[in-house]
Amino acid sequence: MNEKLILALDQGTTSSRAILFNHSGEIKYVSQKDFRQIFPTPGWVEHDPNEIWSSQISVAAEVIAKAGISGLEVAAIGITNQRETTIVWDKETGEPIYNAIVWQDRRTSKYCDELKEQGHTETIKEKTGLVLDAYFSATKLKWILDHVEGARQKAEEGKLCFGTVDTWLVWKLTRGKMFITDVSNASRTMLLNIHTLEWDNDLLELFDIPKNILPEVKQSSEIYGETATTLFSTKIPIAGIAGDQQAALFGQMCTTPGMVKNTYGTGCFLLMNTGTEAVSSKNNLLTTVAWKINGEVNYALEGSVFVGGAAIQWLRDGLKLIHSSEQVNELAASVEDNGGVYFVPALTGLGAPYWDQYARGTIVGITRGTTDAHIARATLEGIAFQVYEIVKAMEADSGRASLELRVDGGASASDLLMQIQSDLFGFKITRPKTLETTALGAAYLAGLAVGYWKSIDEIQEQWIVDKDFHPQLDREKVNKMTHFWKKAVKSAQSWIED
Ligand SMILES: Nc1ncnc2c1ncn2[C@@H]1O[C@H](COP(=O)(O)OP(=O)(O)O)[C@@H](O)[C@H]1O
Ligand SMILES: O=P(O)(O)OC[C@H](O)CO
Repeated sequence: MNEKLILALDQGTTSSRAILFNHSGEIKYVSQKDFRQIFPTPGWVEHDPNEIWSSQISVAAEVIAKAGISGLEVAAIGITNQRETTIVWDKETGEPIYNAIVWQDRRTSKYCDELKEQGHTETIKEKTGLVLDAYFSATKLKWILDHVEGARQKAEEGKLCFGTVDTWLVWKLTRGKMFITDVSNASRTMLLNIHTLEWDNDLLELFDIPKNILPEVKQSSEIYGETATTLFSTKIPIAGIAGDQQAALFGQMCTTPGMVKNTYGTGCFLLMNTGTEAVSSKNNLLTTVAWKINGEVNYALEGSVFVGGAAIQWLRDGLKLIHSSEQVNELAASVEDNGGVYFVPALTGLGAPYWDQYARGTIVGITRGTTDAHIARATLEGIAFQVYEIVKAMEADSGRASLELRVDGGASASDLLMQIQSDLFGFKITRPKTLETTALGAAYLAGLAVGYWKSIDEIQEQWIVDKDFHPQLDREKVNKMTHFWKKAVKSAQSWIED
C-alpha cells in the first residue's frame, strides 16, 4: 500500500475544494468546483445546500480517483468551511427547508438595529465576542424560522436541524448519523457563550430559537465518527473540523500568542492568536474561538473584511473589465499609481472596524484621464487598505507596534497586491509556499486526531517561506493615500437609508 494521505474538504464561499496532503504537508492532488451564487434581491446572498453538498462530494470522489487510491488509503478527513452561512433542514427527510443564507447576506440588518436600540450590544459582545451584525448566523436562523411556512412549529416539535456548513457536510457524510459542529464554527453563530463553550440559553431566548435544533458542540480535532460506507466504498474517519479562517490560522502554524495571519479569499480575514485568553477588543474587532484541541481552547482576535478578492471577481463578472482574476495584476501594473482613484469595495456593507451594514461600494476621484487600469489598481489598493485598517485596530488592541504577518488565500498569489500591502503597512509580510493553508489546517487537525502527526511541534517544521515582501513606498506618500482613502470611506458609509 502507498503512503496514506489526509483528505481536506474545503467548502468555501465560491467553490468546493478537496485536497490530498501527504505526511510532509505537501499537496498531492487537488480538485475544485465552483457552484452557483444566488442573489435574489440586492443585499441578499444565498447558496443551494444541495449544490454545496454535491459539489463537495464530487470533488472528494474526483481527487481520490485522480490519486489512483481507494478510501482505504485516506487516513482521515478534515473539514473546513465558509463560516456563519446558515442551513436549516428537515430531520426526517434531510431536505433543506430554505436556501443557505450566506454570511454576506444583509437581510437582517434592520433587525440587528432594533436589537441595538433595545440595548443588547454589550451583552452579546460579552457572551459571544461578536459585534451585533447581520453577518452572524443567529439572525439568519431566526429569519428562516419566521419566514418559511410551518418552520417555527416544526422547530418547536424538534423536527428541524440547524447547522453551519460543517454540520451540514458531516450530516451528509454520515447519512444523518452525526449532528455536530466544532467550537470554532459554533463561535460564529452568535448563540455560543465563548467562555463556557455552550449554547447560551439567554441568547436562544432573545433570538427565539429552540435549543433542540442545534448541533452538539465538539472539539476541533477528535475522531467524531466515520463516513457512510457507500460514499467511498469504505468508512473513513472524520477527525477535524474548523471554520476556514481558524483553520488557516492553524495551517499557517500561528499556534503561539501574538502570531497573525491574513487570508485574501472572497473576503479578507486577519486573525491573531491570543492563546487561552479571550481578549476583548476595544477597537471593533471580534473575539473568536480559534480551536479546541486535547481539551485546551485557543482564542483569536479577528478583523473581518467582507469583500476582498470578491472585488476582483466583480471587475471580472460585473464590469467585465478583465477575463480572469489574474489579469487584474497586469492591468493594475500598467499604471504607476491610482491616478487619484479610490475604490471602497463595500459591496455588502463594511465589516471591521466600521461595521456599517448600510455602506455600499464607492469609486471616487474619477477624471477624464481615468482608465480601466486605474480602476484595477484602485481595486487592489481598496483590498489592501481595508486590511491595513484592521492591522491598525489589531496593533491598538494588542499594544504591539508592527506585527509580523503571514498571508494566504487565492488573492495572495498576486505579487502586486502583496507589495501594495507591505507598502501600506510599512513592515514585512511573508507568503508561505502552500497558499492552501485553510485546507492544510483542516488536514493537520484531522491528522493529529488519528495520530498521523504526533504533535504540533512535528508539524511546525513544515511551514516554509515562499517570498517576503518589504515596504518600498515612502511614508509621506502612504499618509497622503490614507487621507484620501478615509475620505472615500466616508462617502461609502451609510449609503442605504433603511
Ligand atoms: N492571481 C490572482 N490575483 C489576484 N486575485 C486572485 C488571483 N487568483 C485568485 N484571486 C482571487 O482570489 C479569490 C479566491 O480565493 P479563494 O481563497 O479561493 O477564495 P474562497 O475560499 O473565499 O472561495 C477570488 O476572489 C479571486 O478573485
Ligand atoms: O469562503 P471564504 O474563504 O471567503 O471565507 C468566508 C468566511 O469564513 C466568512 O466568515
